[in-house]
Amino acid sequence: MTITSPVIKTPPLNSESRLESNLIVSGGDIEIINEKDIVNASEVIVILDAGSQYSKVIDRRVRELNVASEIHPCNINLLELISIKSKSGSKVKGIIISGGPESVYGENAPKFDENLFSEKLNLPILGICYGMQLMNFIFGGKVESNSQREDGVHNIQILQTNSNDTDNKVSKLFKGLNEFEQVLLTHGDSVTEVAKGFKTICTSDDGIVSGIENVDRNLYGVQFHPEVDLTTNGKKMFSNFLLNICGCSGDFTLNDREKQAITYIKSIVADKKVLVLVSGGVDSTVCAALISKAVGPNNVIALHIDNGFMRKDESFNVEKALSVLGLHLIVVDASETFYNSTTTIKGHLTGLLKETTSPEERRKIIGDTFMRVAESEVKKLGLQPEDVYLAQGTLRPDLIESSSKTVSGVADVIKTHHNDTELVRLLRDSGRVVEPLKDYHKDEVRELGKSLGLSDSLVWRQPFPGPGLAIRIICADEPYLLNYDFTNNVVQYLVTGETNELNLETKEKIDKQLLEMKCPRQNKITIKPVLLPIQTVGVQGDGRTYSYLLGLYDDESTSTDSIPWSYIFNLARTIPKICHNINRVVFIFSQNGQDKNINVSNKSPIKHITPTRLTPDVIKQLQHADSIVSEKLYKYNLIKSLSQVPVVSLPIDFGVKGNRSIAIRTFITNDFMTGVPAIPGKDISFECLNDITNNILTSVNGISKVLFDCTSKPPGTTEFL
Ligand SMILES: Nc1ncnc2c1ncn2[C@@H]1O[C@H](COP(=O)(O)OP(=O)(O)OP(=O)(O)O)[C@@H](O)[C@H]1O
Ligand SMILES: O=c1[nH]c(=O)c2[nH+]cn([C@@H]3O[C@H](COP(=O)(O)O)[C@@H](O)[C@H]3O)c2[nH]1
Ligand SMILES: NC(=O)CC[C@H](N)C(=O)O
Ligand SMILES: [Mg+2]
Repeated sequence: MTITSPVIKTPPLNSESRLESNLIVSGGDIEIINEKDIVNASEVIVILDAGSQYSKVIDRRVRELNVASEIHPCNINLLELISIKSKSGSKVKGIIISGGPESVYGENAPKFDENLFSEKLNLPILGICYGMQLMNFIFGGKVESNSQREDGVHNIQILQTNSNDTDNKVSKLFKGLNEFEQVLLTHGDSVTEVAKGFKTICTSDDGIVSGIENVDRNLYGVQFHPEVDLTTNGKKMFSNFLLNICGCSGDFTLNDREKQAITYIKSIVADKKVLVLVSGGVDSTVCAALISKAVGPNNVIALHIDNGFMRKDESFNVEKALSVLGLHLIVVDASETFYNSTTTIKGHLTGLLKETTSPEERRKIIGDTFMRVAESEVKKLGLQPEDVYLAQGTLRPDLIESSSKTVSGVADVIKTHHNDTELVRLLRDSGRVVEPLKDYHKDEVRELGKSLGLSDSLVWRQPFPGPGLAIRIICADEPYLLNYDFTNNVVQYLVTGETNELNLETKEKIDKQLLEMKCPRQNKITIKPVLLPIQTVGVQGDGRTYSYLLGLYDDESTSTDSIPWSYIFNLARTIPKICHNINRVVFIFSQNGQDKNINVSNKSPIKHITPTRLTPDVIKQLQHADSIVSEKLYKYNLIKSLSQVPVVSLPIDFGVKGNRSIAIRTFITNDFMTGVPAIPGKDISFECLNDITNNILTSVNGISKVLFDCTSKPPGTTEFL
């Protein structure tokens, strides 16, 4: 919580420029992150990876504009790289520095090559987020960790330049854009003093510098992320940078994806057998179809593992879905194996899965167990493990969020995806894992699925994570109460303007921030906050957060359509920016149904939970709630428009001993790297919401409340864990 004590971590400024900074190294290795990223094209853009969740998205955007790009570590020796490229007939036309989880003044800030900003190199550079902070810092400007974060969708205002030339009224980077543009910001550090030679080209709606340029040196920086979908005109900004600033011609074309994938599979597998892990989801079905096309169906064994955390009837539906591919499918029920499994993490044996509360530990146990079950099935077939390749439908976000070294050397682990645990990595290193979709995002895989002739109903299935309901049950033995009272008081004051517990200075600071963030307190509205004593996972400033869940409720309003949704979404955007230990905000429904006697306000503050582990009763309870939501999504025709709808079990009883609650996250996204919550009345009808809530409360035993997630990504992730 930085509301009372903003930490200014900037070291003293003792020179005009920090070109002598200890961030700079001379001659890093030419270490190629991913061989497939080496491209033969006449022009190339180099992306320096400072550990962003979105480096691979930058690469995708550049390629979509028909310009080739390569991702390299920040410390790559640039002159050597340029010389190698030029010998192969390729000219480096510009550099993009990505975002990253570190701070420019932090001990672990990634080092970069001494020539990056030198006149010797003299290339146009675009710094994104961390990249812009680095540029500003190195040229002597100030970067500070403010009390205010910006996480989520914001508006920036593009500033006019002094130029008399009507064509150059705004920065070249923003040519053809509107004065106000919607962008994604996710940062805790900010530029507080622009470096000499640079000027501000745009500011955020919170009044923070969100873009700088030094036209003479061809250096541009943006605090926001033009590469993600949530930045509406990001593509235009890239096009301005690549074509107008770097002078690229845009004549690079990608090979046909299907052909590329088949060539890749054949080159690895040759004439060996492939065991494809199929979940029935889009990715594994497309993966299985590609592998079958590449090596022939007779060489493919499809294995579906019921890990005990599937949706109701999921495994049955998978068999049906897979039958269209004409593959030999084996289905194993490994529920007991999974419940009782353990694994070793950094040399330590974990507890049994069914007794483990830590989400990361659970994820790691599950991923490793998938591999063990697969190996044992291979042996049962009388085959030698070393003669069989394992294929998985791993996508880019899985590897990025797990911080796989195949995509970045320095990204933070947001969450370990089950298909990228230690054991999976060992197998991958031994060359036995085939992942033809590892460079793609979900929307690209859907395109591929369509072109492979898969049915619409399969291509548009809602994604379901491999660890299944195991990562949708928040397990804990005790409530999480770190700094609970202070945080609860801050949110009480922030939302209602009432509390005697805070000093005047803190209150004034909150009032000021609310005004700056255009979220003035609405005194006539009866919305109240309650801090829930559990943690969920988020991604902020390219780093993992595991922080408080905040509930908002309105005990006086009983119908969904009379709830002031736009104010609630505004609060959901604003609160995590002020209270940095809250990364997710939910609305607590208060229906006329079964929960009418459970008044949230009587129970506030909530400092207890129902102790929860992955036990059969909790799994069954969630399966039931999840099946109700699935049925309603079909009924109201929302399968395509809501990208994914995690239904989550929370150990919050709201005063009824032994009860739990159910959270529903109706999430809209293309590539799952960023996204927004569905808005009631717009993206999901009030009728549907009422139907879901009433049904859960009346037919699922032991549920106190239904909660609706109002958080975008960032700061919250799609899944709660
Ligand atoms: N129950 C399962 N049995 C076998 N393999 C699985 C299972 N669950 C996941 N996998 C493997 O892990 C990969 C990643 O899972 P993920 O959920 O991301 O993809 P998917 O299930 O294929 O597609 P979707 O994202 O649409 O659910 C799958 O492609 C598949 O190879
Ligand atoms: O197969 C999977 N194994 C996993 O361990 C895993 N974790 C998250 N997901 C899915 O990834 C997408 C992005 O999720 P997050 O925003 O929560 O990170 C969403 O579609 C999530 O459902 C997983 N899929
Ligand atoms: N996304 C980013 O690059 C964030 C940069 C830095 N870690 C911050 O929080 O400000
Ligand atoms: Mg899945």
